[in-house]
Amino acid sequence: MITLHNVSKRFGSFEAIESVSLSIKSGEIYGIIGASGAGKSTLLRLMNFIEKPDAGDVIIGDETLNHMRGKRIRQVRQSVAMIFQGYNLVGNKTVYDNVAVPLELAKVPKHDHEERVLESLRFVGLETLKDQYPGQLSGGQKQRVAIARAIVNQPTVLLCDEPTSSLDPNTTAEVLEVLQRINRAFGVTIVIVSHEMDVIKSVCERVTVMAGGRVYDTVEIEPTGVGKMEQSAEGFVERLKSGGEHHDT
Ligand SMILES: Nc1ncnc2c1ncn2[C@@H]1O[C@H](COP(=O)(O)OP(=O)(O)OP(=O)(O)O)[C@@H](O)[C@H]1O
Repeated sequence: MITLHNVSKRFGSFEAIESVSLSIKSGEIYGIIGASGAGKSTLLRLMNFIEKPDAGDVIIGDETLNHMRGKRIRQVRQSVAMIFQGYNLVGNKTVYDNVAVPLELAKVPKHDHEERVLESLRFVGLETLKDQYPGQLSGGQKQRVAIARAIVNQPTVLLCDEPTSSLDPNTTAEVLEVLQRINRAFGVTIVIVSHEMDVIKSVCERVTVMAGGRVYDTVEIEPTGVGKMEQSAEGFVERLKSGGEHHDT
């Protein structure tokens, strides 16, 4: 579904991503963890071409993004939605209008907007808040609006950059539960970047550990389920180093 092949990315003379290769299967929930500055967000932004690689290939489905031009890149990027730690909602638009933004950008006919926006809001359990403004919502509600906006154009991939890092444990579980339902209901491939191992372990089937712009390892894990989140990233990485986790090579 998403393949990175020897991808590198520099910012000036600093090599943020060094020859990274990984392959994410269609329909899986995939985690990327690592310390601050390890290159996790850059890696995610390479997956929808917000950042362009200096070397290597980014392949979505069977199409190599860096061989595509203009309109086709925009089409493929529409199938890859993204949510962020800071939600990125438009403060002076209502919940409804925020969710409608991708439909406007994709030039979906106006008469289809209402049904699709309300369907997305219903899916995240926020239909009744459609006329509120972001400033009136809790953090968890804001992230669920961002998720509704991300799925309104029926993406095949959802990239999540620290989606729960600003949230308390209960709200974190709510947001992860919504992501898991999206994955199960629509088969959307989900990639979650987080520095919180308990978040990754609760829903992800495979996890790549990043360190210093490189892949340290990729391991298969048995998701513990939302609500049973207690393990620290440090403990996980230590066990990995001592050979205590099942490796997927
Ligand atoms: N646009 C940019 N210009 C210059 N340096 C950048 C840019 N984006 C990222 N970097 C640098 O690349 C490195 C990796 O950044 P990235 O945000 O991908 O790390 P991260 O693992 O997501 O860390 P964090 O969890 O702190 O966000 C960092 O050293 C960062 O300062």
